[in-house]
Amino acid sequence: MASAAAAHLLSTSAHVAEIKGSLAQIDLKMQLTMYNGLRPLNKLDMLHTKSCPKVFVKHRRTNGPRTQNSRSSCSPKITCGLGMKLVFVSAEVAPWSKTGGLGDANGHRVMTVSPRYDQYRDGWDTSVLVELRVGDRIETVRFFHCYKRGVDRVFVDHPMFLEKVWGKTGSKIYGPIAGQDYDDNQLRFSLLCLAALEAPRVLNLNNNPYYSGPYGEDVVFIANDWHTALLPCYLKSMYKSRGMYLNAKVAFCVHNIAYQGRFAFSDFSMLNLPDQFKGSFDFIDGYYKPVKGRKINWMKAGFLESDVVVTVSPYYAKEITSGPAKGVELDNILRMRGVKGIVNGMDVQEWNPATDKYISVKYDATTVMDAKPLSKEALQAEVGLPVDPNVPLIGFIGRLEEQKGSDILAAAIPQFIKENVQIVVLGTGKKAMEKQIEQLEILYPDKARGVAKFNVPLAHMITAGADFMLVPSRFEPCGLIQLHAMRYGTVPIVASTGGLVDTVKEGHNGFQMGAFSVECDAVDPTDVAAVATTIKRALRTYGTPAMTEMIQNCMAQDLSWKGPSKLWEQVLLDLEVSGSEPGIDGEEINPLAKENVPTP
Ligand SMILES: Nc1ncnc2c1ncn2[C@@H]1O[C@H](COP(=O)(O)OP(=O)(O)O[C@H]2O[C@H](CO)[C@@H](O)[C@H](O)[C@H]2O)[C@@H](O)[C@H]1O
Ligand SMILES: OC[C@H]1O[C@H](O[C@H]2[C@H](O)[C@@H](O)[C@@H](O[C@H]3[C@H](O)[C@@H](O)[C@@H](O)O[C@@H]3CO)O[C@@H]2CO)[C@H](O)[C@@H](O)[C@@H]1O
Repeated sequence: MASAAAAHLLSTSAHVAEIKGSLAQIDLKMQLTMYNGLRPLNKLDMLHTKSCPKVFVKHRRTNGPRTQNSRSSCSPKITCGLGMKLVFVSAEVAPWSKTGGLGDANGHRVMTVSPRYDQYRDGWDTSVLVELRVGDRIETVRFFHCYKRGVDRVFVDHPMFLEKVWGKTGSKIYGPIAGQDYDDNQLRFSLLCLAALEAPRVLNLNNNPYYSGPYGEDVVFIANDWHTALLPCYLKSMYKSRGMYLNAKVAFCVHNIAYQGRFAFSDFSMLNLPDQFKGSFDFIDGYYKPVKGRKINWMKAGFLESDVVVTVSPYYAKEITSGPAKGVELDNILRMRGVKGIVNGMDVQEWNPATDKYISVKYDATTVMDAKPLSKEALQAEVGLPVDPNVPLIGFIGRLEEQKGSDILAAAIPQFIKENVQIVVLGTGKKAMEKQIEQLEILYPDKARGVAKFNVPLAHMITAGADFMLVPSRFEPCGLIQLHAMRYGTVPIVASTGGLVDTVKEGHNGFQMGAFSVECDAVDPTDVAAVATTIKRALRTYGTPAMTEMIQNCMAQDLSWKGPSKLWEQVLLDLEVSGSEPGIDGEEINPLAKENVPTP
């Protein structure tokens, strides 16, 4: 996330692991000093006042290979001017893929910064601590790090992240339950932004033989969603105003305009920003949560204070500038500001039918027609449906919120379930919607299953075993489900919105159902009918040459980050941060990028 070629927002739960040795050093003596974990102080640091971050390092008792810094201090160091220095900041970051695409393919130096929600097995303690003023308190964060697939992954350690989430990244990042936020989310994400601004300056990362030392100040930050909207503000108010980061720029990437970070206007004072920023946050809101009327709107400030705004598909860019309904009342700001749409790539390593560890029959485009029925049987057996490879099977995977239209699907099922068809629904989210999908088995024992769990192996089995993947979203900024499905030769049936329009072409690689109402309080009967009729239309192609051709068309596409990362590269180069150069297309700038560098 970077999503976004970008620090793409997803759960990091796959990386949750047991406590590692790095925590054992907690009682060691703290010293306000510089050693190989940090570069020497320069004049600009002296400009730091007490409101600026303080940086220090915890020394260790042993000289063993406890940190990547200590290990890499003897490796060859060639500081390389090629490419840009990119820092993706987000509340969530998927395993490697998003920045991986940009970093691996184009030879830029790439870091992601995200919270440390669990004791990640592969995240090593850098021993670098920074003191940051958050609200009216001084908080100390500690940086953890690992280097994977050519990307420096930095994790910000603080109790506001770890002690709240404890690895439950599928459900507890933003609040104790879906739909309920933590009271201190503004402080949590303020802390993330402040820490992210320090990371390129203070972390001496030497895992890549082509780059050494801190990233420095000539960087481009890619801020993702409302959680990172304070970053461009702090960059200006705390750094540029003191002669630091003078060349640095910020690209703001919106993954979902439905979540904007709207809070009481009086909360502006806890953000520690000068009054001149108030106008950028000022927002009149008819909605009552948390209070009706004048509010601060983090995303609005992110749009206004960044150097460029990007979103995750061209069609979504059009939608969110079209009017208040799809632009969720920020359409006017975006029209004024401009927004570029670049469709997301997908993680083609994690989602590869030829190597997928969660499916027993591996396949590719040449073997899909033989493998599909076997994968379907395995899926049917797994969820307890009658095992019959000749029954067309429809899958659904997604968060159970109005956005994803699982309620529209539930209403449509009676209208098509009498066909020769089975359906498997996987998702977590709102409790009422979880109950709704769990009812499916009772209502249609031989036809439908609903699994209300966050279950990665089952997500892979559905993607491989289903014939069709249904994506009935009211809105969908990009959508990954349909990309994953197509890579597995599973034909998508999608609502005509956002990235689903850009990536699924009717009759070629899927089926379009038309645009649905974005009114989330009700299920529109027209949309229900569209789901049922399009599913029946899709079922009629099952087993025909037209279907075989669609499967082949799906699998023939390059859905990786390769194409999108070139588009991202151009947007970021246009910011003209000094020293930025294009990467070398097609060349392996970083040979280590292919393999994960083992942690010591
Ligand atoms: N119960 C479950 N068990 C296991 N895995 C599950 C799961 N529920 C979901 N997943 C997985 O989570 C991912 C969700 O992808 P989406 O495109 O639906 O993203 P989401 O809407 O959450 O994010 C937002 O950001 C992304 C990235 O920019 C945009 O594509 C999207 O439109 C926007 O709404 C998929 O990899 C899926 O397999
Ligand atoms: O990957 C899914 C989405 O994850 C993020 O959205 C989260 C959002 O940023 C949080 O603020 C929170 O949203 C809650 C909202 O604040 C609250 O008022 C209420 O409406 O419930 C919302 C849902 O709980 O959680 C969201 C995740 O569920 C990310 O910002 C999006 O881009 C992703 O689409």
